[in-house]
Parts: sequence; C-alpha cells; structure tokens
Amino acid sequence: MAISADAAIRAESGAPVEAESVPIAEALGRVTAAAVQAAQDVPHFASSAMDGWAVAGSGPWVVIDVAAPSTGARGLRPGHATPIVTGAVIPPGTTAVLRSEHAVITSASPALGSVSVDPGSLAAPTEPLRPVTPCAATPGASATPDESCEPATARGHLAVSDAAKPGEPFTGQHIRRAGEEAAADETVIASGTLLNPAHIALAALAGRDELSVRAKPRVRFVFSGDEVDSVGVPQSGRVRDTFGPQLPALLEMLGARVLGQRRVGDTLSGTVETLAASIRDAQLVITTGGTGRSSADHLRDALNELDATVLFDGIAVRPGGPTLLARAANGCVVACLPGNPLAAMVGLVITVVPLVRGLGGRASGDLAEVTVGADIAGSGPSALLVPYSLADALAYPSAWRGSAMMRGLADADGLLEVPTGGLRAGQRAIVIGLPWREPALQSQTVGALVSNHYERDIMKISARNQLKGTIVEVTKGATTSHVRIDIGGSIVTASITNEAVDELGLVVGADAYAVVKASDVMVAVD
Ligand SMILES: Nc1nc2c(c(=O)[nH]1)N[C@H]1C(S)=C(S)[C@@H](COP(=O)(O)OP(=O)(O)OC[C@H]3O[C@@H](n4cnc5c(N)ncnc54)[C@H](O)[C@@H]3O)O[C@H]1N2
Ligand code: MOO
Repeated sequence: MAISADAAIRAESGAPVEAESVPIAEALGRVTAAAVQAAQDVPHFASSAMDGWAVAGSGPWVVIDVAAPSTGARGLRPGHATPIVTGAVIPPGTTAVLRSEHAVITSASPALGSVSVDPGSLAAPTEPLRPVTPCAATPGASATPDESCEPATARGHLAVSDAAKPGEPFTGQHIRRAGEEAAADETVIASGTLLNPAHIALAALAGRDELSVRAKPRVRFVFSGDEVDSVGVPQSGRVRDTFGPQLPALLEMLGARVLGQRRVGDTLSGTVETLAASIRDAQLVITTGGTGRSSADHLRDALNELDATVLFDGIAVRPGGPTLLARAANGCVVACLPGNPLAAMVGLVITVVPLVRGLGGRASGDLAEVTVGADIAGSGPSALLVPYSLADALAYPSAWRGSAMMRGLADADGLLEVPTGGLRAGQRAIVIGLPWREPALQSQTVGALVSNHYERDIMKISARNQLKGTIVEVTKGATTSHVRIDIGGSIVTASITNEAVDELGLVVGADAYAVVKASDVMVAVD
C-alpha cells in the first residue's frame, strides 16, 4: 500500500537512536541522547557577587583578616567584616556582602595594608581615619566593636557609606548561594536538546566533561551519469557535476556524517554494485540522476534487484517531481534525486532535509507564509516550488526557475509554493526555508540596536565633550528638527530627528547638553 511522502519520511526518521559520548568542546550543534545532570550543586560554594566586604550582622564592623592563619579566625562573628573579591568563598558567619562602593573605612591599623582592600573604600572617608588601638586582653575576646580598643586581629573599622541605599547590606545581599542554579543530580539539559553555546557552558558549570549525544546519521552518495565531468569546462553533450562539490558539505552542515561518495555510469550492473556497496554501512544513501524511465536510467531496476522497498515514487510537484524514496533490505534508506540540478535541490529540500534532521533528532524545518508581490501562473497538474526573493516584505519568483538552472536558487530566500491554479499579487502563499539560508533579515540589525539604544545611554553619562546649556529654540521640519542651545552666551545648533525631540521632551527653556562627537579637531590661527 502506498503511503504519503510525509508519513514515509517520518517513519524512516524514527530509526532507533544511536548514541556516542563526545567531549563538551565538540558537542556544539549535537543533540543530547540523554538528560544532563549537575555533578554537584551549581554553584557548589557560596561566593561573593561583588568586590567589597563580607560582613556579619549590622555595622559598623571590626575588620579582621579571616584569610590569615595567624589570626586563628575561622569565620566572622557578629560585628566582624573581612575583605572579599567577586567569586571568593563566603566565610562562615557572613550575613551579607557590602560592595566596596558602598563602604567606608573609618579607622585603620598599619596592618590593614596586609589585607587586600579596595582603594575605593579608603578614598572618601566620612571622617578622618582613627588608628585602631589593640586591647591588651585576649585576642578575639570582644565580639562587638569597642570604641576604646579592638581585638589584636582587628585591622580597622568599616561602616556603610552615604552611597548605600537604605537598609544595605540586607541579609544575603551580593551572596551567590550554593545550589541556587541547580541542586546536585538535578537535570539541567533535557534529552533531545540541540546544544547551543550556552548549553555547553551550562554543561561545564554542571561539572561535565563529556556528553552523550545522538550519533550523526551516516550518509553516502551515489552520483550517476556517463556525461558528467568533475572538473573543468565541459564539451558539448557533457555537463559539469553540480552535486559532488556541495552536497557532501551540505549534508555535514545538516548534522550528518558523510562516509563517502561514488560515481557510477549508466549501466544496471554498475548501479547495482555501487548501490550495494553504499548501503552496507550507511543509514542513508543519496543518489542523483537515473530516476527516469529511459534506457539510460537503471535506478528502479537496481533497487528491485537489491530487494529494496519503494516507499514513494514521485511527488506531485515541479521541479523535483521524480524524487523517490526506498528502504533497502538492511534498513538503509535510499533517497533518489533527479539529475536536473534544480530538481535535485528541490527534492533534497523537501525530502532529504527533513529526513536527516529527523534522524539527527532535530525539528524538520521551516514552513512559513508570505504575501506574493506579483501574479504567478500555475502549471498543469503539479504544484510548483519556485525560488523566490523578498523585496519590501513581498515575495517575487525568480526568473531562473528552469529545472537545470541554479541562478534563482543561489540568491533565493526560499521556495514558494505555487498551487496548480497559480497565485495573484497580494495573495498569501506557503514558503519553505532553505537550510543554508539565515532567517529573513529583521527590520533592524543588532548593530543598529546597540548604536540607537546603548551607545546613547553611555553618552548621557560621559563627562567628556558635554556642554550644558539652555534650549532657546526648537524648529521642527518634515523629519528633522534644529535645536539651538545657549551655552554661556554662545549658541550651538544640533540637527536631530523629530522623534528624538519628542522622546527627549526638548522644549524652549529646558536644560540640555550639547554632546559633541568629533574624530578630528583642526587648529586655526587668526
Ligand atoms: N519522457 C520523459 N522525460 C522526462 C521526464 C518525464 O516525465 N518523461 N521527466 C523529466 C524530469 S521532470 C526530470 S527532473 C528528469 C529526471 O531525470 P533523471 O533523474 O533520470 O536524470 P538524468 O536523466 O540522469 O539527468 C537529467 C539531466 O540532469 C543532468 N545531470 C545529471 N547529473 C548531473 C550532475 N551531477 N550535475 C549536473 N547535471 C547533471 C543530466 O545531464 C541531464 O541533463 O527527467 C526529465 N525527463
Ligand atoms: O523534476 Mo523535473 O523538472 O520537474 O526537472
């Protein structure tokens, strides 16, 4: 019983998963064959999220050096603080981290220098530094800061500066808790995940060196045709091979492992022999040419001799109609593409691409809709799949759409489905994505986003080249406004967009900065 091409592709994609273990550095783009668990808590120790001070309880604090073994301190007691850097282990007893910008050292012993202190916290004390006076009593006897004397381990006094927000440092502030991202043995990457760079980083965070991934589908090629030349400029009657130089690389790009390619002349015995040798160790054999029924085409007879089961023989689409799918007796799938270059590529996009993606555990591909920019005639009993390009968000068919042509596909955004009745301009139509084509360009590039948004924010806070003044005139044009700013009696005029004027709320009388950006400054003399 005949089954649909879709059902056949789905069924053959569902072959049992073969898995292999690969180092994480080689796992990008692979699909996990098993869930990935954290080897231990992530993060596995509590650490500081800021450079500053680990503190216990509320301030002011006595600064001690928990890192120095001579102090005998194993951690912080209430009222103690110790310097800490981003990522360092939180000492026992710590209740919060006070970031260096929000701290001030109010007194210091000469030994404070042996403690690694952010110079920023010494820069703006609220009062002059007082020297620390060690107590004569047992070191560490006093748990709370004392106005008159300190434990011998004391290095100084620390307080919250005026820069801090009310309530700082609150309990747990700037502490990355152990296990806050994942507990030991928790699944962090699901089975069947297409691994992106962030997944690889996550696997490293989770303490993994190797990952179990789906084995790449093993693919071989059989290119047919007596008339095909591999190199050079062909004579009349001969053609230059368009498949050998790109199909293996394309299949690798799709996540397959290409075992090799063979060429075969137009004989039955040669076709049987070459196919038999190819299906032996491959999961998928892709053939080109010989799908016709002329005396030079031996594909069907060869498949028959090899006891292969034909799953579908032809698709009601042009070009690519003669595409055929079979399963050899050993389970190897044989995808037969027509010899015409564009026909083969269309057949590949609609059958081999979903098949290989399925075998590799990936989603089958992109189908979308576009609006057509021109009338397109249909053709007979088959739908057409035509290379198209987008212009002003409308799809236009390529002029080079003949079965043997490549110019259309080379620059195409995808394949446009033209139903048998054709399409009218303005109608919606289905399009198929090309596996080598990036998704259609967004209306604004990432670079433009950075320039429009983030760069302006940085300029707002930059102290350089900013001249403060008062707006004396705003003249709006069709698209651009002229904003005149009085800077100490001199007028500076800026041309900016009307949108920017509205967004910044620029009105006469308001304060504004003229931000000058110039790469060249010329010098002149009278
Ligand atoms: N009487 C009919 N003739 C044809 C029909 C039909 O229905 N009835 N279908 C046409 C369609 S549609 C296609 S597509 C082709 C399919 O042909 P084959 O798969 O048998 O391929 P070949 O005959 O071997 O070659 C066709 C064409 O492609 C050129 N070719 C082959 N290999 C390569 C290569 N590696 N690089 C570049 N070009 C290649 C070959 O020279 C031929 O020109 O049949 C139609 N005929
Ligand atoms: O597959 Mo054929 O044109 O339809 O070249």
